[in-house]
Amino acid sequence: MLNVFLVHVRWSSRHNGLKMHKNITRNHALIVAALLIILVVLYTYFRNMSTTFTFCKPCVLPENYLNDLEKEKEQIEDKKQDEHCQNDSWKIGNLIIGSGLKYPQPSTQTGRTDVNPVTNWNVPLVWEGTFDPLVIDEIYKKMDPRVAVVVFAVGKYVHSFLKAFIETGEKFFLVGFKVTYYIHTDNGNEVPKVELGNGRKITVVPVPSANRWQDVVLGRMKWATSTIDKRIRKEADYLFMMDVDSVFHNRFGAESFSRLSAVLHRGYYKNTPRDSFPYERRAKSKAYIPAGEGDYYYTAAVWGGYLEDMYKLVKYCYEMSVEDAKNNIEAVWQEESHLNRYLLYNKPTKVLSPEYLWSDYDQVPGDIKVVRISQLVKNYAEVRPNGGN
Ligand SMILES: CC(=O)N[C@H]1[C@@H](OP(=O)(O)OP(=O)(O)OC[C@H]2O[C@@H](n3ccc(=O)[nH]c3=O)[C@H](O)[C@@H]2O)O[C@H](CO)[C@H](O)[C@@H]1O
Ligand SMILES: [Mn+2]
Repeated sequence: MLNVFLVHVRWSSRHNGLKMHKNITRNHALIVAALLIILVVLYTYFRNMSTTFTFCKPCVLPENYLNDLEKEKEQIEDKKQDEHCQNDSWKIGNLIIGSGLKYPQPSTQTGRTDVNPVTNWNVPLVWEGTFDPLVIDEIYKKMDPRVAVVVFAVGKYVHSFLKAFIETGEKFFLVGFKVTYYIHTDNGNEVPKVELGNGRKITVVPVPSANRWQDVVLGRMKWATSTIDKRIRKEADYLFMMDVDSVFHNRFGAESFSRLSAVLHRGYYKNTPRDSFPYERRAKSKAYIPAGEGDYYYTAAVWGGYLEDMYKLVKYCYEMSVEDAKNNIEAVWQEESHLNRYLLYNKPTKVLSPEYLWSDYDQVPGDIKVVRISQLVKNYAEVRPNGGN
């Protein structure tokens, strides 16, 4: 290398017409070469240092040191959370559709104008006519989520409602999707044999009987929390909680999917001022909502979302009801009251119109173009262990 260097110096000196070679002794050249080698070694060493020890960044900006550390901690937490979600759950993600599907061109000018199809936090409020079933199905079937439906049929509700619920569900509920009905019952022997579509099944989960219907209704939160923990988490990506005293009449499809979807209660969706919603109004209860607050009144008879988001909410309703019990209070509409409080301060990512739960008790008004599920008329005294409505 030294020789090459000397040759180079001589060559360039000659080339420039200078007689430098006379002034450059062999010793000078040696010193220059040694210096060069030291420089190269130092350069390589420091370059390695700066890539390996990235946490040295705050040393450069000491005033941001703590902030950066906090941020780094947050990023690690976020990453953990993401990994957790990726491992456990299906997510809506990209809305991919194949080429070749024929459907009417969507319009920016026409659509439902008699109802509001969007909330004031800018998520969809779903009505018939605000989506194209063909398009929605095409998108979501590709994702192929595993859907869990948690229903309770305790006491007389097994015999009175279960068969029609499942039979009509098979005709109209997420047809073509993977669905498992987790039937929580105190009478597994009476669970009807119903012919199920491909990829659909029934899982019976035993629960104890109860003397008060209030205990069944609220108990749903406790038992559902436990079933999700024990098995549903491993078996499903998406979860619906549903009342069993109802029948499907029309398509209930993938347009209902979102991180957290809630249904407007048919009784209060149109002209009810928020202060007349049947929210829990006693400050002693965890479900308390003060006057002057509220968006909508949601039913607890149909709600759904990503498994982990639903788990959090079901567990919340359970824990809040336990807190209330400790304080000798039961929320006015049991878990529905806790659900409404949660959804006021943690807005749902989709709101479903009362098409998604109507009732045979009520006439169908003009703005409800399709009744997808309807709650049956029931003789409360007959079907409930302690009567009452
Ligand atoms: C349409 C609507 O807003 N429904 C709500 C309303 O229900 P409902 O008045 O419709 O109450 P419900 O009698 O249907 O009870 C709710 C559900 O609990 C189960 N069950 C109940 C009693 C029983 O003996 N066995 C049994 O299995 C069954 O799945 C039933 O569908 O008020 C309840 C709380 O008070 C819940 O918030 C319901 O979601
Ligand atoms: Mn009901």
